[in-house]
Amino acid sequence: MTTHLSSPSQYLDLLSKYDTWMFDCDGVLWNDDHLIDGAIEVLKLLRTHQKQILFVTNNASKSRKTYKKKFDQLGVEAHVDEIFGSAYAAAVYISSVLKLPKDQKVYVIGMNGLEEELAEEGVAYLGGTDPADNTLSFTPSSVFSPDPSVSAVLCGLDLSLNYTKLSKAFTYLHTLGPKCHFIATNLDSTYPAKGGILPGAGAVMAGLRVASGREPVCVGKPEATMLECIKAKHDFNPERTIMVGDRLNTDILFGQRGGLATLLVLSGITHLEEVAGPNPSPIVPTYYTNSLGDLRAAGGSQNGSKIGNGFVVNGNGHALNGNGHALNGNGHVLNGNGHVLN
Ligand SMILES: O=C(O)[C@H](O)[C@H](O)COP(=O)(O)O
Ligand SMILES: [Mg+2]
Repeated sequence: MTTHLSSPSQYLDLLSKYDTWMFDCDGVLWNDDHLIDGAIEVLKLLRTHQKQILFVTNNASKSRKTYKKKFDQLGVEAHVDEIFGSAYAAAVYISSVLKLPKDQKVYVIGMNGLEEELAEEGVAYLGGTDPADNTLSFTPSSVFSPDPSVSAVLCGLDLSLNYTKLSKAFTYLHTLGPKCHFIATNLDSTYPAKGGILPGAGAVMAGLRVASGREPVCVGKPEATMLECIKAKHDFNPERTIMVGDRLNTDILFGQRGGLATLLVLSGITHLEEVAGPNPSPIVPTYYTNSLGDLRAAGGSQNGSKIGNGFVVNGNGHALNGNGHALNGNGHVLNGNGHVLN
């Protein structure tokens, strides 16, 4: 059973219940470079209340350092050690779990972010953004000599996916068989762009899965590798932690598997019918609300600003009722001195 959050007292209650807040990024904080309305205010509110904030994204196009630049450009306070991406999780998995020997290499389908995180972990790689592989001139007669030091294929979101990369990755998986590790940063079928959705990393991977007949090990949400990466760097109490996400089969499942509470926002991938329609998804979030900006009702908005569900907040951060009276966390009307009247 999920709870639809809509009243200021519910948002205040949420604020008091959780000390650690994990945020998915695409569809929760932003869509591409467009910030979700109210996201900055809500993150500020949480920091004002000394909440621990972590960002947990499956988008492997950027490294943690590059994400930090994006946060800065968008005016959102964030610190590199708060950011966990699936590119980072993949690099840690290859270096610390697989313990790939230093003389072996990874063939990459992916972008700069993936390469940067591999380099940071001391993992050697081929492919990726190498201009030699970013060509559309591949023909079946081209002779491809596999590099004998490759023993893993890593695939993530790649906006320059082409037949050359697909063929090379396939050749390693096919010719080496189980001797070649097959790793996916994440398997999201789509991601939210401004004004719609686009094919995600799972779609990029689909050709490779079909051709090789193999299933990759996924390190991103909802899998445990990502949570292990976070646990290795931060202490948190799962009972007082909430995962905020826009996708049920990654973010919400990730939170549930980790024993966390979950808050689904409807500003990205998931539609209302999937949680509240006649045939809802079997993955049920603890709570859902329209957008992260709704949490401004818990008290962080500027005087007179409107929140997603139509409430207006005064200068003290109290939500106002229809008559303009301030309400406390339990929905009781307050007088000018902050005393409960009813
Ligand atoms: O395909 C992808 O890589 C994902 O759909 C997407 O970028 C996920 O990012 P998140 O919502 O986890 O921030
Ligand atoms: Mg998302």
